[in-house]
Amino acid sequence: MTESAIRDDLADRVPRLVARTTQVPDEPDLLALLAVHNPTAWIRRGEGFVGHGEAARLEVAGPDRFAIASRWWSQLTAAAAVRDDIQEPGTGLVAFGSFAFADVPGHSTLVVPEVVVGRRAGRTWVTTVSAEPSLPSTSALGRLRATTPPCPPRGVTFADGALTGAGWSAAVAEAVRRIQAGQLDKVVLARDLLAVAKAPIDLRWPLRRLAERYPVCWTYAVRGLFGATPEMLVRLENGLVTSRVLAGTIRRSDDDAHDLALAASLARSSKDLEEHEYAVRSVAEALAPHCSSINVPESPFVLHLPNVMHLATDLAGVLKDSSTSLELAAALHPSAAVCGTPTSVALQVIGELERMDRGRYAGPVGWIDAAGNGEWGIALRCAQVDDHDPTRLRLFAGCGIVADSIPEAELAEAQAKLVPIRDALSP
Ligand SMILES: C=C(O[C@@H]1C=C(C(=O)O)C=C[C@H]1O)C(=O)O
Repeated sequence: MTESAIRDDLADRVPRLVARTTQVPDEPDLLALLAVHNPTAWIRRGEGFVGHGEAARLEVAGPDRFAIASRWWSQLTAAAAVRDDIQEPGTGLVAFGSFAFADVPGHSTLVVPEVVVGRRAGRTWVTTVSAEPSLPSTSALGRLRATTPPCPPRGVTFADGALTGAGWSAAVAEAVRRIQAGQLDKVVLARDLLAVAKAPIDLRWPLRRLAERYPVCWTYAVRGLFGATPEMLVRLENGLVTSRVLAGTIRRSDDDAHDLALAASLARSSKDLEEHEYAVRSVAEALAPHCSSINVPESPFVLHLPNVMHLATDLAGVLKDSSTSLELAAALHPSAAVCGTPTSVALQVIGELERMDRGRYAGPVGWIDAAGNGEWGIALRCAQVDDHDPTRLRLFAGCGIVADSIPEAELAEAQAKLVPIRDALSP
């Protein structure tokens, strides 16, 4: 679809919203304000957002999903009447999004909640959004506190998804064969697990667990996709672009001293450094056209999470064009951290060997404000609630495969990456 066709198509679908942002007494526990039904969340170290309800929503699919969503957001913000007492990144109108990994199949979404509570640097605000003049925000905050505590999940059982462990290891072996034959350099292969619960999951439970146990990660929930990701695809704040690239993983032991030795071996592992280099290069190359300068550290650091350690690189640049955070995310997706190198061959191999639809797993997830500021993580370490049956979920994890990957070790790594979300689904 051409840009102008997209514009014409959207013009009459964009609601005229009225939004009001006011500062409220500081609310250090955002998690206590999570919605009981279909919560929206983006939280790290007690800061971020929770959203309730939907004042507007876009559902979109296909290769133009990012362009259509960007156009919708710029039209919606242009048409809105906003009174914003704070005027900082994340105040005023904010949309939360989650995008499909693949062009086809998969659905992507942008949601503008009716009420957003935001918190940053010890300051809390409430934004109310409606098609009518909104209620004063402070009264909205009182109404958000749930009257019931989160319900622990009941009787969750896990089963293989598209492939058994052995079947997935065989897919990894086939990927290694193709890499060694020179068809591609790196591919990220993922697998899914199915979880079935005795009753619909109260997402407030796993979200609090994830946020408390993985404070270094961004805990998110957008239309039934939830998790805690350690990887920041791109953040844009007042012209400063940053990205945290991860690739290269080692499982943790229960012994701190041994973990230090493992971290040192990860930092020297040529297999992991190679895998990491592909991922960093893909992000730096995609950001280059949009930034006047980019700082790319020469070597990665080791990011310690409770279950695994990753090689990590933080990139920073200065935006030189008018791209929004969502447009930058679109330019970066799919990075070699979740797809491979070269991208087109890796996508083909993923489609052929994984035997599943990734849905919104490994796609950008995050938020954008009216000025284009925002944060887009990669939807990793997550579960997707079934649209038709809230007792069923799919869990995902993947691993970067390079020439000397060992299938059994990759399977063990994928299991380790599933630990946070599996634990969050236990009582
Ligand atoms: C694909 C995932 O993780 C990605 C792959 C990594 C790796 O292979 O070392 C590390 C972090 C992520 O970029 C996942 O968690 O599902």
